[in-house]
Amino acid sequence: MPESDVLRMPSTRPPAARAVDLLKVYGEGAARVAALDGVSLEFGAGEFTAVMGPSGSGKSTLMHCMAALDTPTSGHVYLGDVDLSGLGDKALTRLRRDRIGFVFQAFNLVPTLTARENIELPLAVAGRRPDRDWFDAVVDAVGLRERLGHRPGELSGGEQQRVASARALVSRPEVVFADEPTGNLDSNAGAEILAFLRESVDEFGQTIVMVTHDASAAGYTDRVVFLADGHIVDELADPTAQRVLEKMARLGADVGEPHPVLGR
Ligand SMILES: Nc1ncnc2c1ncn2[C@@H]1O[C@H](COP(=O)(O)OP(=O)(O)OP(=O)(O)O)[C@@H](O)[C@H]1O
Repeated sequence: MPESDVLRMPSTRPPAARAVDLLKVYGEGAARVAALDGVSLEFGAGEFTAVMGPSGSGKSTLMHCMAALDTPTSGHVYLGDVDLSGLGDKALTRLRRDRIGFVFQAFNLVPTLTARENIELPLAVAGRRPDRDWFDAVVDAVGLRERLGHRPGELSGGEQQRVASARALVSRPEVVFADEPTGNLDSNAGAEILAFLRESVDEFGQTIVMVTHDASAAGYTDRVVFLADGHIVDELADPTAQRVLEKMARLGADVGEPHPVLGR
């Protein structure tokens, strides 16, 4: 699909984030790798988007550039109307803290803090008071009410990821970026996290971008964007796990690999 079609495709609402002609180059000479090679795309507000592609296709690099954790070699990233390339370090730190939520594969919780304190941490760092109603809504949505006094070591992997997901949402960020959030979980715990992310999109209008290797995880989203070799090579609206698997097989046949998205 030509890139102009990719740019036109998403929802009628203005995008929550977008990339324009992103290039990210690592190394020089023979070691030069273009991890992103002219990527343009939009993430619609209130949409749940999956980013898939083989190992090394540029998914994490895209996510990190979009989330202001890394800077592209050239091109522009916009969060709402704000061009990140125009911001200095302090403004970027503030933007990450106030406008973006993160969920990582390794839950990244503070071991000495309780679940409640972990969830409230981004607000505490920002000097903001939690909105009690919103805090309660998020905690109830992840089903953590009875676990708020526990420390991460006293929680299962699935519960820890639910704490991390609640932490990402509690500051009402414009976009939540989730990097393989179910990668360390068994399928039941993974399904709970995905159901929560889905619910936060449907109930709260949250915008979520999720990197995943898992077709069933992608089946929870509104749209899947496929990367290969630093390019967007395809996308799928209203995906089901089955349609994602079929698309993966077709893309794999095109590039002569059996499992382009699973990749490993
Ligand atoms: N810091 C770095 N220095 C040099 N090359 C890098 C660096 N980070 C990533 N790359 C290269 O950029 C390309 C894209 O990497 P990236 O991590 O974005 O891929 P990915 O799709 O997220 O892979 P995976 O599914 O394995 O996590 C790869 O070829 C990788 O080796």
